[in-house]
Amino acid sequence: MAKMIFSGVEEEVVTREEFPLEKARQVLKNETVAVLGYGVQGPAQAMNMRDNGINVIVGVGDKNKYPDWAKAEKDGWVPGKTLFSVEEACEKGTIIQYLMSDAAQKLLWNTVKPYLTKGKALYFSHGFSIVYKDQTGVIPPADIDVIMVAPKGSGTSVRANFLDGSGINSSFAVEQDATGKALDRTLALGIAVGSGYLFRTTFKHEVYSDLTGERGVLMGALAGIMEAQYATLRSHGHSPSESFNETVEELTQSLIRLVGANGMDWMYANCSTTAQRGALDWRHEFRKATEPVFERLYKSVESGEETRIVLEANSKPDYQIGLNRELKEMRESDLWTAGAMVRSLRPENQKKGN
Ligand SMILES: NC(=O)c1ccc[n+]([C@@H]2O[C@H](COP(=O)([O-])OP(=O)(O)OC[C@H]3O[C@@H](n4cnc5c(N)ncnc54)[C@H](O)[C@@H]3O)[C@@H](O)[C@H]2O)c1
Ligand SMILES: CC(C)(O)[C@@H](O)C(=O)O
Ligand SMILES: [Mg+2]
Ligand SMILES: [Mg+2]
Repeated sequence: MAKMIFSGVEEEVVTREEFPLEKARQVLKNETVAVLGYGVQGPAQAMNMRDNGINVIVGVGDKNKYPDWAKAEKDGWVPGKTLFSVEEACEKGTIIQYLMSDAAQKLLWNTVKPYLTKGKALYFSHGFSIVYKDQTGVIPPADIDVIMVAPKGSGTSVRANFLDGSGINSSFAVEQDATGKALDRTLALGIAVGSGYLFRTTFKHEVYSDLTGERGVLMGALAGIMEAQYATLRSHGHSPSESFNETVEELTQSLIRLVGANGMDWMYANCSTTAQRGALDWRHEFRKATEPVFERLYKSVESGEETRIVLEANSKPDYQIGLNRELKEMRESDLWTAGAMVRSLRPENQKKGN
C-alpha cells in the first residue's frame, strides 16, 4: 500500500498500478458477488463489476413493491440466472454487497443475517449500519469479513466515470477480518467497482465525514447558501435570470470547474482583482458565520441524532411520497424554476431541442 503525504500527514492509498484489475479478477475468481438493492449505488457497482468480468448477481425486494426488479431486468440482469430475490442472492453470494438504502439495511437485517455463514464477506458502501449498530441492530457474526468500499460520489458518477475511462475516489476499511483475506477482498472489490484511488479509513471516520459532508458543503449548505443569495438579490429588485446566473449558473458552468481543475487560488487568480479583493475578505465572514453551524452538525452526527432522524423518516411506509413532495417543492421554487429556464438556454440544450 502506497504511503502518500497530504498536507504533511502520511496516509495509505491504493492505486490501480499497485492493484490492477487483473489482480482484482484473480482475488475474486472463486467468489460470487451478490449486490443487494438496485437503487443508485447498486446498478453502478454491479454493472461496473460485470463489465470488469467479475461473477456478479443482483438481489432485490418484491417486484410488486419496489422498482428495482424491473430496473435490473432493463439493465440486462436475467431472472433466475443473475437476478434473484434477496434471500436467493444471499444464499448464492459469497460476498454480500449490502447496497439497500441505509434504512432498509436495518429493516432487512433479519432476512440477510441467516445467510452470512462462515467465511463469507459482508460489504458496505457506508459505515452507517455498523457504526450506529445500537440503533440499526446490524451486528454481523464473528466468523465473516466485514468490509467497506465507499465511493465518494453519486452512483451516477461511479457508472459515468467508469464508462468514460476515468474513476472515482473511494474510501475503504476493514472492520472485521475473519478469513485473513478481508483486505484483499476489499481492494479487489474497490478496483472492480471502478475506483480510481482507494483511501484508507475506518467505518467510523467514513460515516462521520460522509454525513457531515452531505449535510454541509456538498448538499445542505450548498442549497442553503444559494437560496440565501438568490433571495437577497431578488429582494433588491434583480431579475430572476440575473439572480440565478450570479448564484448558480456561473458557478456550475465556469468557476467550480476551475476549482476542480487547479484549486481555489487558481480560480481566484482567473477572476478580476476586484473579485479577488472582495472574495478574499468576505470568505472570512462566511467562515465565521458557518463554523458554529458545522460544529453543531458534527455533534449531531457523532451523537447519532442524524441517524435517528434518517431511520425514523426513511422507515415510514410513505416516506417516498413525502420525499417526492419536498423535492417537487424545491424544483418548483422561484430559484430552481428560473434555473430550468436558464439551463434550457445553454447552446447544447438548444441544439437538443430542450
Ligand atoms: N446514492 C449514492 O450515490 C451513494 C454514494 C455513496 C454511498 N452510498 C451508500 O450506498 C448504500 C446504498 O445507497 P443507495 O443510495 O444506492 O440506496 P437507495 O436509497 O437508492 O436504495 C437502494 C434500494 O433499496 C430498495 N429498498 C428500500 N427499502 C427496501 C425494502 N424494505 N426491501 C427491499 N428493497 C428496499 C429501494 O427500492 C432502492 O432501489 C447506502 O449505504 C448509502 O449510504 C450511496
Ligand atoms: C453521493 C453522496 C452524497 O456522497 C453520498 O454520501 C450519499 O449518501 O448519497
Ligand atoms: Mg452519504
Ligand atoms: Mg458521500
